[in-house]
Amino acid sequence: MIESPCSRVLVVGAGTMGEALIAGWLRPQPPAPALLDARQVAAVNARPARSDELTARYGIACTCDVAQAPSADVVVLAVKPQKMAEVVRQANGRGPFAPDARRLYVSIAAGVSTAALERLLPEGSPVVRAMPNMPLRIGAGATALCAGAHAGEADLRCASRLFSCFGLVEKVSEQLMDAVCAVSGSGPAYVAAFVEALRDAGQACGLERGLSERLALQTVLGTARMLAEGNQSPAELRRSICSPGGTTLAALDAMSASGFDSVLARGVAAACSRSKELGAPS
Ligand SMILES: NC(=O)C1=CN([C@@H]2O[C@H](COP(=O)(O)OP(=O)(O)OC[C@H]3O[C@@H](n4cnc5c(N)ncnc54)[C@H](OP(=O)(O)O)[C@@H]3O)[C@@H](O)[C@H]2O)C=CC1
Ligand SMILES: O=C(O)[C@@H]1CCC=N1
Repeated sequence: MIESPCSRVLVVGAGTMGEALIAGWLRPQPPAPALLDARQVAAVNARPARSDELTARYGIACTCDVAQAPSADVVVLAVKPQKMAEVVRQANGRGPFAPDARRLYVSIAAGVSTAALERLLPEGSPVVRAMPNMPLRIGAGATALCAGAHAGEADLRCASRLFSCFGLVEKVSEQLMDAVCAVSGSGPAYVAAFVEALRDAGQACGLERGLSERLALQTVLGTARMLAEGNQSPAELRRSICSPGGTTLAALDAMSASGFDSVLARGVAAACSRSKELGAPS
């Protein structure tokens, strides 16, 4: 079990990501036990039906009334960025937002800065901003963390423990968080879109759709594993596949002429700008 002071965690907004976090903390990780047990985790949601669903699935306490939420040492803010201010203001200084105790606030919301959160939360609250990604659902996530003005090393360590069970954790300076969001936060969707496009391109060349998707998916999986587990850089691996005058060079030349790299760069830049917009004061 996680050591004090990260012993009771409340997730405010247990949607797709909030639930993925809860499921991961409660899942035993052989040979290690689960990080937390069900008595140490609670959630606040908007809809009673969602709260009932989470209680039935994980045995955790759930409520739609933030003032009734069990007390917690760590409050994970997992609502949409556009909802963050409204949710905290509506609580009106009650429950996890009462100025009666020191709590660590960990926000996973895209764009919302630690300074903006500090203005919403009880004065002097320690805040850690995190940007995880969807593959944390299978323990293959990537999370970046940065600390707010009142968060110390122990707070960062606590947040780091909460995300380490899901894969890679990197500490970065806050000015990089929008770029992190654009690369690894949104990145799983780009990779899924790449698999779809490779499948469709294979189909256009005559492959049956299901076969094309299986081949495309295994190609992404195998390549990612080789890069992660081996000692070749992406450029070295790419060069090792390109026979002079062969098929791969023909493909990469055609892709480059069509702006493959710049298309990706424009997409990542758009995500980075959107993250900054989401964090802009409303
Ligand atoms: N999806 C992703 O891959 C990633 C998302 N993020 C960030 O995670 C956050 C959540 O995203 P995601 O899980 O996809 O979104 P979801 O819409 O799935 O989850 C948002 C949750 O907020 C809850 N909520 C809404 N209003 C309130 C309220 N007043 N009080 C309490 N809870 C409320 C909703 O409850 P109900 O279900 O009852 O309506 C819902 O469960 C966002 O800030 C996003 O930027 C970060 C990294 C990756
Ligand atoms: O699309 C979004 O805004 C969120 C943040 C990163 C992934 N999903």
